[in-house]
Amino acid sequence: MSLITIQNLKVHYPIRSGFWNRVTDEVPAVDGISFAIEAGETYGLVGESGSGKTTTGKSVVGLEKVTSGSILYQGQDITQKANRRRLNYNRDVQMIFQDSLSSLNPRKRIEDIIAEPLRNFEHLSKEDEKLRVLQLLDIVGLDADALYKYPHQFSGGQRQRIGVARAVATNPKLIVADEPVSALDLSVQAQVLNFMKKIQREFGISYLFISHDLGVVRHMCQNIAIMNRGRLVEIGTRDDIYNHPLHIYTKRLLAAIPETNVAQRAAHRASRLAVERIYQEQRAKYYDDDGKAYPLVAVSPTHSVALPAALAHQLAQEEVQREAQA
Ligand SMILES: Nc1ncnc2c1ncn2[C@@H]1O[C@H](COP(=O)(O)OP(=O)(O)OP(=O)(O)O)[C@@H](O)[C@H]1O
Repeated sequence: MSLITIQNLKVHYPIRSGFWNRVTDEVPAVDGISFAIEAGETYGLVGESGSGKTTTGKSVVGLEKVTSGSILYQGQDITQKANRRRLNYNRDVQMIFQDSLSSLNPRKRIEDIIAEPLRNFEHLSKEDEKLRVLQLLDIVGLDADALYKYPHQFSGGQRQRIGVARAVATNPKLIVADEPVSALDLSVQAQVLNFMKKIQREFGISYLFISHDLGVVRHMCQNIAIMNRGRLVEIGTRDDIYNHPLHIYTKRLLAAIPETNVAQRAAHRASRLAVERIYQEQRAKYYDDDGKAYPLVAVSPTHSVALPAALAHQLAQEEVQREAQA
């Protein structure tokens, strides 16, 4: 059984207008997505701004009201509050956010911030709680004098470590990491990502790793879902997505990864322009008449793409031939 199974999840936000503030329309932020996260893995959820990633992450944590569909944990649907309570779900699933400054209470000392989930779920004695907080600070590589400081007294990278210490305090099974390094400098990004991997090995946790950047996700994730306007357009292993992308949206995201090797820059620019040309000329082929992604079609046991079945299989076949010729 997968750790988490998301089935046909929809989250539609109401739009209200007029004098009576009536619901006149809705934003289909998440519009029928399905995927599963296995124990111990890092699952990537990638898409441009506004594609519905954060809404998905918040739904998984139980912070967002779900319109329809289910999120199964230990075979129970945790979109139901009673199931969340019975399974201790709020202890087992934690979240870390992009903006560590606003997600950590500025008026609380680090000791109290990290101890908060312990106070909610573990009910330790004062001494044991302090020992545990010190242990957590040590795990995330911060000195004991951090206990009495406030969030603004740390750098962005250090604050992200504090967010991770708080998230792992209750030994969770899953951490939803929403753009955890997007606000950090490149050098600090690498430190935090490596440190998240270390924590994962030590605690055996899974991550739902949310990012707009396929460059970052490559270093972290074994399986990846690509999200576009509330729907999934492609799901696959790292190899499927990076070496054999089929949907034009995935190809555009890949082409947007900056090329760091100067010698490769001209070739990279040419391939980015080629992808953009295909997108402009053939866009209609990849989306339905309403401009939405098609349902996913499996082209291999690990790889699915949101295209009409015949086109999906044709593109997958062309990809096999291209690889054979390469
Ligand atoms: N509370 C809300 N009420 C109404 N619409 C919302 C609300 N929250 C998000 N949305 C809309 O839902 C869509 C998806 O938003 P979401 O934040 O999930 O996207 P995202 O992919 O995480 O984007 P970003 O990377 O910019 O955070 C967007 O169109 C957004 O404007």
